[in-house]
Amino acid sequence: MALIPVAEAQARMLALKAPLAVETVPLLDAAGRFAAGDIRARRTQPAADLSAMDGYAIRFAERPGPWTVAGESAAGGGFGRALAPGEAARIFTGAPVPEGADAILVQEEAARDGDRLTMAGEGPPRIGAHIRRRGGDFAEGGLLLPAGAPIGAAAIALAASGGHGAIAVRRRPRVALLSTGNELVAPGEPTPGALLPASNGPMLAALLRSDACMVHDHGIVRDDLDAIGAAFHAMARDSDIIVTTGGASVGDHDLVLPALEKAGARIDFWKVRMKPGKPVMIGMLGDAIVLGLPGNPVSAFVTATLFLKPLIAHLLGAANPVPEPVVARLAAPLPPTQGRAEYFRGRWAEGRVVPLSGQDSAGLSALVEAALLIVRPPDAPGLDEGAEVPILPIA
Ligand SMILES: Nc1nc2c(c(=O)[nH]1)N[C@H]1C(S)=C(S)[C@@H](COP(=O)(O)OP(=O)(O)OC[C@H]3O[C@@H](n4cnc5c(N)ncnc54)[C@H](O)[C@@H]3O)O[C@H]1N2
Ligand code: MOO
Repeated sequence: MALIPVAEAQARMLALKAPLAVETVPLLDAAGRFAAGDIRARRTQPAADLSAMDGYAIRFAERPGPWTVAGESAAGGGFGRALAPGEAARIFTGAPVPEGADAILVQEEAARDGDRLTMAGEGPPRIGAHIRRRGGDFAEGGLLLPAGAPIGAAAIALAASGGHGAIAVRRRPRVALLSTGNELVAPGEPTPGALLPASNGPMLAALLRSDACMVHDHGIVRDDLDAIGAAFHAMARDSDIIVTTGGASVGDHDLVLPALEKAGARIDFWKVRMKPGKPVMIGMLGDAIVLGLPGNPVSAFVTATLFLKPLIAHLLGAANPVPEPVVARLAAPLPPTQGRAEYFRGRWAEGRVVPLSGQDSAGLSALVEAALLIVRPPDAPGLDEGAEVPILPIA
């Protein structure tokens, strides 16, 4: 199979499966998911003209007073009638402005003696000062969040304010993780000889902590065709996404591809024009999408960032599941790239980006320093310090 470009690989992966079923959930359960349909306002906000400050509702033309304080308007209540000429209403932040009033005199600029009120400062600068107009945030029936919009903290507040106690989202994808390799032991276990702890499973599970998905780590399986096949059958029963790490390359013990084929999977592509992460493999096993990630920990991290996280967002119905790079300036030169797009791990230094000195796809001590990926196309020339580069922040 020929190496395919990253953007094409991402598009082909996302085309394999439509977003998951819609469910209506309480607001907080929607956090981290995406609106399944347009969310419209069921009410107008503010519902009335409201005071933005504690003070007095007055007629602007009557400055500097004196006024007679004729009553009060508190949040959740109201003045009860229109303001007559020469009258002021004591008012508090969030309280309805009485009809007839057109400005708020803040209490720091007011002098009050019994019911008698005068200005003791500049006063309101214009008609409408310190008044939040009815519908100034949104009006009933207006679009609050379009289908596919991310439901973050502000979106939850907006939906709540718009009268929604529950919203329609897609169900959370179920993600199964499997580490392959005879050399692997569970983290914390002894590592005699050339054995090593399987770090990819916990790394990927941690990487998905901020994604609205359910992760089941199926642990480690040996480089054995039947053992990997049995694990695939078990995972396919109750997963939307199956993620393997290791065994993706061409060695005699790289058995993920043959195991998948034996299990009846349809492989869509294998090998992407990227570094690290070239041997990434995508296919379908029954209804589940299979992502075969390389075993090298940095390659697994980068391919999970570029494929697994966007796939989860897509199944959740995200309008834009693939993160768009942003532009930053280099604080150090970058070498040219060869035939693959390169994702250099980098960090911030005084507002600019620096590639880390360690770029080995197995080097976790360097990866832990990384805050971003510097994205370089295939066959690109070297870049000088100060050049602009696209970057992707990483989790
Ligand atoms: N002849 C070729 N050899 C390799 C090629 C190639 O094109 N031709 N590609 C290289 C590239 S690029 C990568 S990336 C790796 C990917 O290899 P695999 O996906 O088959 O991974 P393994 O060989 O199983 O493991 C690689 C490396 O990672 C360690 N590993 C594996 N699983 C874990 C885990 N869960 N936690 C921590 N570390 C893990 C494993 O011990 C190996 O050291 O292939 C190149 N070879
Ligand atoms: O492409 Mo592999 O992922 O360099 O190490």
